Amino acid sequence: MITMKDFVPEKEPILREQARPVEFPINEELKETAVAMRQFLINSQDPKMAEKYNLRPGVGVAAPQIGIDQQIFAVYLMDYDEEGNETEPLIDEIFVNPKIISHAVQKVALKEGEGCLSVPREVPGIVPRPKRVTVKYNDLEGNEKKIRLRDYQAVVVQHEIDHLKGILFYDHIDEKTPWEPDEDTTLI
Ligand SMILES: O=CN(O)C[C@@H](CC1CCCC1)C(=O)N1NCCC[C@H]1C(=O)Nc1ccccn1
Ligand code: NI
Repeated sequence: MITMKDFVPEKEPILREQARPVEFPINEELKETAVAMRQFLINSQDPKMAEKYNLRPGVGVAAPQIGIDQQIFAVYLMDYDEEGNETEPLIDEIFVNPKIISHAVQKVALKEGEGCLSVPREVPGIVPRPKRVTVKYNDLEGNEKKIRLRDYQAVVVQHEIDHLKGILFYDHIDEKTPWEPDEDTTLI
């Protein structure tokens, strides 16, 4: 099972490299790793499992974060009802060779900024990202998929796609005005 020790240190070169395209048919080992990445997210969002295995809760994980230079990431994002109970997954997907094929000019940014399981510290500032994206990718079986996302879901997937391009969230923070949104950015 994947735990925090499997995450490479922030300064590890792989986190700053372009990940390699996944070849199909995917080899069994990489497929198993992808499934384990999704399971890590599920475990990390389960208070008992997170406590037991000292997991930082995460909604996404990209292969380079665990030292694998392949274009693959998992997102597991649940929806919750007013009592805070999980209802259904908003995104429960393993993205292979993802590509943003179109995006809005308008931007959004999480008003509290972003974090990263590969960055064991707070980095203050907002991370402006296109408000809507259309992403083309393959699923683990090799099927071509296309998904349109907006707002928080778009932020999560863009954060993960950045990892495949060696980009970390704080690369997007304007250190002179870290909390100042531009006129085309809405805080969410
Ligand atoms: O590349 C992937 N990562 O680095 C894991 C990141 C991905 C998100 C950061 C901003 C957009 C995507 C992650 O999930 N986090 N960042 C660090 C600590 C918090 C945690 C988080 O936001 N957790 C969460 C949120 C809602 C519900 C449950 N858990
Ligand atoms: Ni991250």
